[in-house]
Amino acid sequence: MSNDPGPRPAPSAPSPAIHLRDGGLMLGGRMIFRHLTLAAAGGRITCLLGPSGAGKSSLLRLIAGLATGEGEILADDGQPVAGRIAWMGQQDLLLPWASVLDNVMLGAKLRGNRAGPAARDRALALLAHVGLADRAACRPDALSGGMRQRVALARTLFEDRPIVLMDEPFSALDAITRLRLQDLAAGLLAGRTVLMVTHDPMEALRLGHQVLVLSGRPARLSNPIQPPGDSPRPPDHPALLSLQGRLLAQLRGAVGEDAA
Ligand SMILES: Nc1ncnc2c1ncn2[C@@H]1O[C@H](COP(=O)(O)OP(=O)(O)OP(=O)(O)O)[C@@H](O)[C@H]1O
Repeated sequence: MSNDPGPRPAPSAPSPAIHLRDGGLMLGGRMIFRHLTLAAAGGRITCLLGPSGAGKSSLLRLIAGLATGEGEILADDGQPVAGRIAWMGQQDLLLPWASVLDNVMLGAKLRGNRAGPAARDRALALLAHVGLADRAACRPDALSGGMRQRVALARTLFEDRPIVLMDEPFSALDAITRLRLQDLAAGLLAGRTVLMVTHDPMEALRLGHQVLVLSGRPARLSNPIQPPGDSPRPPDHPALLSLQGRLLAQLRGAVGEDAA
């Protein structure tokens, strides 16, 4: 890791709260959810858990405008949400033939923008923040899974969007790499409105300012859990173990309900 990556990449625009009102989605002839309301606080991390198949990814895709359904997605600053969202998924989707640096700047290139010196400097600064400044010229296949996901995080931050939707971004990593990535992401995403899907209750409790569970058919959202303290919380934070027990019990009940 670089010793001095400089100041944190704060969002260049204020991060609004986002609200989904009366959300509904039908897939494969099944109503995944209907009349769903979700509020994600501005500049905060909201984590979404739930049994497999409950509709978490579909909900994220609806908010991103990648799925067609019902409902309104509103930002509390009155501006449209479209065009202000960055996406990070479980797969890093790095282009194997492009350098790490070019992968970070991919969004700009896809939009037809020339990557000038300012863009390159910004991408290099982000690579320094994720500890990969010395890998800028490498191809992705020379990197470990954790490094590749750090490049994906730098690429997400390069987009400099106030809203970041993350679909199980660290689930393919081993436990220790995942802990490190969680700490890194919480620091670098600070101030953005983040909605993160995860299967890991401890990840949700370490990172989330609020944690929601989606379950049932059609799916509903639980009342939020708001873990105490700042994100990222240490894994041995005294409150997290009892909250983890509560969440696991809630998820176990939810799996039974979904199987019913
Ligand atoms: N394009 C599609 N066409 C038909 N059905 C779909 C489609 N995409 C998802 N589904 C179904 O919708 C339901 C919700 O899927 P979704 O991937 O959103 O769940 P999830 O909670 O994210 O699950 P997981 O935790 O396993 O990723 C599942 O039953 C899935 O099979």
